[in-house]
This record gives sequence, structure tokens and C-alpha cells, in this order.
Amino acid sequence: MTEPRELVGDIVSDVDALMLFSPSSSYHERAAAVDGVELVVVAKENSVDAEQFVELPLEFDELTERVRFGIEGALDNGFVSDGDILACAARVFGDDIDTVSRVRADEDRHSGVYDLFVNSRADPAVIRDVLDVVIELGKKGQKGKPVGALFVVGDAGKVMNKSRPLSYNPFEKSHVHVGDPIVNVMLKEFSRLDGAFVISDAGKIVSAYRYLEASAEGVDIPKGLGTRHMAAGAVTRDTNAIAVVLSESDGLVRAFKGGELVLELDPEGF
Ligand SMILES: Nc1ncnc2c1ncn2[C@@H]1O[C@H](COP(=O)(O)OP(=O)(O)OP(=O)(O)O)[C@@H](O)[C@H]1O
Ligand SMILES: [Mn+2]
Repeated sequence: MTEPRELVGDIVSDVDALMLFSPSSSYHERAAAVDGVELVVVAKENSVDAEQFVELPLEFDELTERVRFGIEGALDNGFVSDGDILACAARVFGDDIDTVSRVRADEDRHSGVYDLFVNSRADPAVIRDVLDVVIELGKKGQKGKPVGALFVVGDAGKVMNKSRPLSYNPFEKSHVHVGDPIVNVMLKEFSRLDGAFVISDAGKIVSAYRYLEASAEGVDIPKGLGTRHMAAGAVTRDTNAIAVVLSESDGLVRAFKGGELVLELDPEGF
């Protein structure tokens, strides 16, 4: 006779670390009493006062995305090491932890998503706000039709020097910021037109309609993506900006940093 507990117990046997995704404080307290494993909390806020904490900039509905972000954060902070076996406990269906995955921390599969948020010039909240607008735009499109968009975020002075206007800049004399609901409506409206949006480190909309002229030399993006994605890759190699792109043709949201694709997500999953 095997009990269920013995069978599923394999998932957590001999793990090096326990990663808790948004635990309640009572759950965290019980976990803190477990011997012989590192404990890492991954959540939007460190409401449980965990010693080893990775901040989630957005909720990542997909468990795989959430876990990947948490593991990269734990690796980058030195909480876990390459090759460690992790038990990742998360909320998926209910209000407390109900799901456990056994995952190996693998430097080779490092996508760069954590680094995108934490080590970019732009404020992480600005990057999250841009992702939010782009995801919403991807979900709804522009009047029901799929639409593409390109946002270049951070290092705006240099980005402006490496680009030129395609038309008058509707944000010329305004001091508006991404994340403001009215501004988000404007951004969606202007996304019908060509070119890129340029956003400062602090989230100010510097310009719309910019044609990016950064050199694509040495930029290696996946085959099949067109000039919008190439320009996004190129500008992030030439400057310290990151770029967030919504593809009109496949509907996916992608982020680029340092000339490379670091994040790919389907807006429908959010
Ligand atoms: N250098 C650039 N700077 C700013 N915007 C650009 C640049 N190159 C292309 N774009 C924008 O990208 C749009 C789509 O171009 P294209 O179809 O080649 O890109 P893509 O990567 O295939 O994107 P999508 O997946 O949305 O079709 C253009 O209409 C233009 O608005
Ligand atoms: Mn295209």
C-alpha cells in the first residue's frame, strides 16, 4: 500500500531550497521552521518579512513564467546556486499555496526576465506600467483589430539622438507619464501610427512617432521577426534602453535588452 503522501513526497525530497510564491504569513511561519533548506519568498511585497526575498513586478498568471522569474531572481541574488534542486510552492487555484513544482535552477535557461526589471535604467514600476499598456493593447487591439506597437524605455536622451521624427510629436510640450489611465488611452490611440514611443527612466512620455536609426549590425533576433523587432533589438544594443514590442502579426509581446530578446509572452494569458 502506498499512501498519496509518499508518492507526491518525492517532489520535495532532498531539495536544496524551498521557494514560496506569495505565501500567507502562517504558511511562511511554518516553512521557516523547516530544517536543512534555504527559504526564498517570491511575492509582490515582502509582507512576511522574509530574509531572502525576490520582488515580483507583476503577477505572471502563468505559473511557469512566475517560477522562471523567481528562480532567476534567486540566482541573481545568490539565494540559490546553479544546479540546485528547488521545490516551488505557489497559489494557482485558491487563496493559499496549493501547488508544488520540482525545478532545477539552471543558468543555461536564464531568459533575462529578472534582469530586465531589476538592472534596467528605467524604474521597474515604469517597465511594469509599459508592459501593462502593451498587454492590454494586445488583448483588445485597436477597435477590435490587431495592432502593433514599439515602446523604448529609459536612456531617452540617447534614444532621441539615435532616432528622428516621422511626424509632429503630440507629447512635445506635455508632462505626462505612462501608468496614468488617460495617458494610456492616448498611447493606445497613437499606436495606430508608425514609429516608436520614447519613454524616460521615470516614465515621462518623451515622444511618439520616432523612427529608430540605431544600427542593426551584430543584432541577433529570432528569424521571422520583421523590422519593428529588429529596430527594437538594435536600439537596446546601442543605448541603455529596453524595448517592449507588440507584434501586429502574431499578437505576442516581446522585450529586448542589450540587443537580445529577453521576454516573450502572450497577452491572452494575462
Ligand atoms: N526603425 C524603425 N523605427 C520605428 N518603427 C519602425 C521601424 N521599423 C519599422 N517600424 C514600425 O514597424 C511597423 C511594422 O513593420 P514590420 O512589419 O516590418 O515589423 P515586424 O517586426 O514584422 O512587426 P509586426 O510583427 O508587428 O508585423 C512599421 O509599420 C513601423 O511602424
Ligand atoms: Mn510584420
